[in-house]
Amino acid sequence: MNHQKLLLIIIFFSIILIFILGSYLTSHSAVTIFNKISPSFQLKARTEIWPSIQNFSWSIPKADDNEAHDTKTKPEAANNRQATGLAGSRQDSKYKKSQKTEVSDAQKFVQKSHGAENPSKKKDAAAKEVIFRIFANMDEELRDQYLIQVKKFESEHSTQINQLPVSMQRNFLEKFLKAAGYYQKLPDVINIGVKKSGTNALGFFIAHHPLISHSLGNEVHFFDWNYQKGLKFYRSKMGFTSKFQLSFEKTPRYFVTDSAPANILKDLGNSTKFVLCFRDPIDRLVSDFRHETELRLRKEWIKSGKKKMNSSPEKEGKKLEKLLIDKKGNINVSSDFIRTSSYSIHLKNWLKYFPLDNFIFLDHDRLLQDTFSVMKEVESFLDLKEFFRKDMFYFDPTRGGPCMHTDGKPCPSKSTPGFMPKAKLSKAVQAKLRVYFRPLLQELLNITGKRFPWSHSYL
Ligand SMILES: Nc1ncnc2c1ncn2[C@@H]1O[C@H](COP(=O)(O)OS(=O)(=O)O)[C@@H](OP(=O)(O)O)[C@H]1O
Repeated sequence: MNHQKLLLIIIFFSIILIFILGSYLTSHSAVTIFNKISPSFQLKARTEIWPSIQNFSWSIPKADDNEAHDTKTKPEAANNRQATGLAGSRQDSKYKKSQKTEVSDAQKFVQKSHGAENPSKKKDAAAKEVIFRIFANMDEELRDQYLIQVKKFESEHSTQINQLPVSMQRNFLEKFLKAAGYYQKLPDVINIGVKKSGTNALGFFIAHHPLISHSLGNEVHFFDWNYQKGLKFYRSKMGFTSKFQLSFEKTPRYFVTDSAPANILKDLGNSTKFVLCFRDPIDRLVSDFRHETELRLRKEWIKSGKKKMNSSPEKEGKKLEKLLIDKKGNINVSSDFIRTSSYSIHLKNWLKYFPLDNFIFLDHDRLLQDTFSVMKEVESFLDLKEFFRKDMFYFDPTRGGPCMHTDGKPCPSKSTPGFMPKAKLSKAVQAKLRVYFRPLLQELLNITGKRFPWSHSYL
């Protein structure tokens, strides 16, 4: 073989080698390197690079491929644009995620702007609400990318996305998210309670972390009320989550639902983590009683068309005492108010299925007074990259709770409107309750090793 031939063979094999190496580097190795960099950078990089997004395409399906809602009028279409957040002012978020749009507001918004008298309108309103929630959950960069795709689609098809049926708009958004690597994931973390212990505020703050993906609704209620609907239903309620994020939901009623831990273990596995917030058990039940009273009154007012309210802390106190104490003067242990505050009883049930390490035990009073430290604890419990800073939080005296400095909605929604006075319990009943809760709180202390700021008045 002469020198020239040998050189040609070497060049040929070198080209093949470079080609193989090149394609390996741009696929496998790139992913490996990508996975080694910090999660928040990954998150940013994904939203900036998104190779798959470049190829995203969505063609308008035939009318009968979708639920038929083809009779859309122009004003409705304009409302859709608002519902998707595409109209005019896009909320810019200082802290990345624009989770500030709360579900209750989303519901109000949707009901107000669309009405929901007939079933097809109701269905549309529901689809719009889902779009609205998904949109509210999206990161700033993700939204920007989405809007680019919307523009591209609109110019390619000479149409406006908001003039398509709502189900198609939802389909477009979901397909985009999937192409970007976001999918609806069953939860990794659940805030399981306790009711009236600051769970709303906690969920609101946790959701601001860029590596947390909050469920689409405020409370999903799968393992208590909707279990028979199956995991497909549950998944459909979860937020769109990238592989770098943890999927999160909160439903305080899970804590007191006896079947919940066994079903969670079966369906989500033993690595599920639980956020649990406790509160002084008497304060908690007083708050719970007001919450339930207000819910009942609202229903009665809607039914009767009359708004009656004549009460005082003492009157409410008497009503609550009747529920807490039975005719013989003993604690009514079957009352839900007592039951929910009997923390150790429920926790023991959960610990039959999950180890203690899967739980973080937080405190309502500390959440209110030192929100930052509590959020740092949560961050480290979930192994999240550091995000929360002290200057992000402030106490709002008019709300009586912590809020966050954001350009969007800064405060968690009030879980109770608070139009009724809080019940004032007599000293005698309070003393009885303290005696009842003492051994239960001692048990809680023994299990968790945690002494809460209010424990000293019981132990
Ligand atoms: N920022 C902010 N705004 C309003 N409320 C706040 C906030 N932070 C904590 N809290 C406390 O949360 C209590 C309600 O608890 P939950 O959110 O767990 O209630 S619920 O179970 O979801 O209905 C609520 O209890 P009550 O005010 O006694 O009703 C508050 O003490």
